[in-house]
Parts: sequence; structure tokens; C-alpha cells
Amino acid sequence: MIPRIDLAALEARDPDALATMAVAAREIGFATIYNTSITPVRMELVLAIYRAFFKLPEDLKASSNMAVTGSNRGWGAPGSEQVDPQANPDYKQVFDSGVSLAEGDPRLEQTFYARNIWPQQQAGFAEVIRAYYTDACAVAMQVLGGVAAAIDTPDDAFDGAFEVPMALLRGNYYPSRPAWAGAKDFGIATHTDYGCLTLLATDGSPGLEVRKRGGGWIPVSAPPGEFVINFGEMMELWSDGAVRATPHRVVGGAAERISAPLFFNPAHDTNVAPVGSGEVVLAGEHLARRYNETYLHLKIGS
Ligand SMILES: O=C(O)CCC(=O)C(=O)O
Ligand SMILES: [Fe+2]
Repeated sequence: MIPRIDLAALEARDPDALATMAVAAREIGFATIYNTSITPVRMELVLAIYRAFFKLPEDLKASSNMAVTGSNRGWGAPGSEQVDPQANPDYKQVFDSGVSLAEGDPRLEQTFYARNIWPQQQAGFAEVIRAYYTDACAVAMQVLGGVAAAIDTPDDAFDGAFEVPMALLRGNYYPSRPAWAGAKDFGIATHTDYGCLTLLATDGSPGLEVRKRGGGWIPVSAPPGEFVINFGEMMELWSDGAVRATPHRVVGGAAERISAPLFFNPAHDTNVAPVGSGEVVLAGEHLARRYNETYLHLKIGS
């Protein structure tokens, strides 16, 4: 079973909510959350704006293709990412955006803080997505505070690390599973997320599956207005294995599907090596390695 957590109760440090979060973090790596500041209507609007973008003709989407700009901002075409080296590149399409820094900020030259690329064809796209990014980051921060409290780490343990997060907001579009798809083809192949916390909104269609520790898969879904959360590799490292990063995938079925994960990652220079280990692993270095391994346009030698 995937735990379901009332975020307002977690915020109030309700003992039951904390105990449920502790199980989610230490054992399962996944939960769903509800009762957040983001309403279902708001979430439907965000998902609808992504859906409208993905329905544009390919040549219009290509004007924001990230393979052309070389940053991880804008449209990622089908086959642009291979999250599992044993599988074929994913058949999903994506649209990536990040923090909007002021012009002149030197961090704009770094991949993770690169300038956003907005589709010009859709009125309101940038405004809606930028506002959602800000509010989703605030929800992610609330969740992390709750996680810290649940696993007996000081509540403010993560505060300083997320002031200018390398957060990535993505729209995922899974068309119906292509007729040509074989055993090595997935909407998104089996992977763990790279960062700390993923706050995932979906249109409510099934598709996401979480790997069980003993083998097999558990389907997870959440309607707009509720979220799936899961922990990533950096959190597992940082907590020295106390928090789990659990593999998951989307095989894809007849119905198309839209999802919107916020990959919530700390600032570039955050040391995410196990606390007290004396080692140094910069968050930005971990992320760079994982992007280079999985985005086809960033792969060394490709
Ligand atoms: O679409 C989903 O439900 C999951 C997507 C996912 O795992 C990812 O984008 O990392
Ligand atoms: Fe994922």
C-alpha cells in the first residue's frame, strides 16, 4: 500500500501524519498527499496548458527543442531521454522549465539555472507555468519540513539548501502506447529520480507503477489536486540510506496521459554526501552526471 498523507496535518506535526510519512520515507519511497494549497481547478489548468502545447504540430514544438539549445529547457522530443540503459529511449515527450532568474544573474550560464525557453504559440503558457513552479516549490518545501520532522532530523535541516533550488518542472506527455512498442519500449523506463523530492501531479489516468521490494509493481495514481511524492537519489545519499529512492516506470496503455513532476533539488553547491561522513558530493555534480547519462543530446560522444 502507498501511504496517503494530509499535508495540513503534517504541517501541524500531527503524530499520525508524521508516523505515516516516516513509513513513506524509510520504507516505501512513495506516498500520495492531499490538502495542499494547490486546488484541483488550478491543477487542471496547468495540465491543460501542457496538453495544448503537446498537441501543437511537431514543427512548432521543434522551435523550443532542447536538443537545439543544448540546455535542459524547452521541448524534449520522443526518444530524447533514455533513463534505463537496458531499455530503449522513452517514447514520452517532455517540456522542461526551471527557476526564472533575473537577467544578469551569473548563474544563468550554468545548465541547471539556464534561461527558460517558452513556446511562443500559446498565450499565457509562461505565466501559468512560472506561477505554478513557485507554488509547487513551496509545497515541496512543506513536504520536506514534514519529512525532516518524521525522520527525526531538525525541521529546518533543509531550509538553506533550497533558497535557489535547481528545481525542474516538467510536463510529461504519454501518447497511447505505439503499435510498434516492444518489451524494451516504455513511456518512461524503470528509473529512480535523481534529486531529493519529486512532487508529481497527474491527470488521474493510471500508468505509474512503483517497484515492490520483493518484486512486482504497485500502480499509483492521484487525481488533479492530489500529488504523488517520491524521494530521489540525492535524498537517499544525503540521509545515508534512511530515506529510500524507489524505482518506478510508466509502460503506457491505450489512453494518453499527462503528468507534471516537480523535481525538487537543492542549490548547486549543497553537499549531499551523508551528513557527518566527511565526504563531499555537490548536488550540481550529481545532477550533471545523471543528466549526461540520460538526455541523449547531452550524452558524451553522441
Ligand atoms: O508520469 C509519471 O507518472 C511518472 C513520471 C516520472 O517518473 C518522471 O518523470 O520521473
Ligand atoms: Fe520518475
